[in-house]
Amino acid sequence: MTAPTVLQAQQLAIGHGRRRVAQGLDFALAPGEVLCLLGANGSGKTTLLRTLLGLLPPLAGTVRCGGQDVAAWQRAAFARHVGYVPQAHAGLFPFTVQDVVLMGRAARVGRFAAPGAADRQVARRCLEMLGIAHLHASVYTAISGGERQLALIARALAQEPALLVMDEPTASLDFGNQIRVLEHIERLRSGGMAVLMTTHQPEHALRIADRIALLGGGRLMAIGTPQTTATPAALAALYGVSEAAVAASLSPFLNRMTA
Ligand SMILES: Nc1ncnc2c1ncn2[C@@H]1O[C@H](COP(=O)(O)OP(=O)(O)OP(=O)(O)O)[C@@H](O)[C@H]1O
Repeated sequence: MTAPTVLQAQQLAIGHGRRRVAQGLDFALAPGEVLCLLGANGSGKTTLLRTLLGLLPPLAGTVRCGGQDVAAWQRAAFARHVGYVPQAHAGLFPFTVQDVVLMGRAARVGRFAAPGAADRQVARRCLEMLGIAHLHASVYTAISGGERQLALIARALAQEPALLVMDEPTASLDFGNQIRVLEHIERLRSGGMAVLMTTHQPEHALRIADRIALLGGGRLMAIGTPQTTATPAALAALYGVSEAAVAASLSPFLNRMTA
């Protein structure tokens, strides 16, 4: 019997229009697994996430989610199944933080139904989990970038998805909130949620990932356990710096892995 997969990419090519950013991407994600995607600026991490979410068409190959091609999903059903935390943006409309989080319930309550007391309770609980309940009545466009990031994570959690896709979830967070978000991802994994996240901080991947994928040179350079993929040599090649520089920056984390 093969292991169940939440998400599977096969011979996937990604890009914009006719411009290919990466190709030959093959990987799968199991329930309760955290996969961290590392890659230099412009290597295609966001393009890959958006393709996996059906927001960009694959240039070749397939993406299957819950056993079904992503393009074949009804968008409302997909939104119940998959939560997406994009990079925090400024936001255009002056919704309250609570309303932004309640939007995560929209796929569950139906297009024309108003969220009920139970939905408000879920939204409130998600705000509390992220430590921003005190911001519930604040206007989303008038809070800090880090607070917006936490609100977007709370919104995705309110969806109660099977798969959470996060684009640099700890960017713009202070040290304490970075730790809180990483701990939260670990709790979600214990609850059986699959998490696919990008990060520019390899030490975060070393801390929480079950597997790490390295995207560079238009392909997956490696995918596997942190011990086998995030080696100083591989990270040096990925980011175009010396192995000694990587070892100097990451040695406490690399030592912890081998301890
Ligand atoms: N809307 C777009 N139209 C055309 N090309 C794009 C578009 N968005 C991104 N690109 C290009 O695709 C490539 C990959 O970009 P992408 O944003 O996926 O990289 P990334 O790894 O997420 O980068 P970063 O770490 O800087 O966020 C880059 O060369 C970028 O210029």
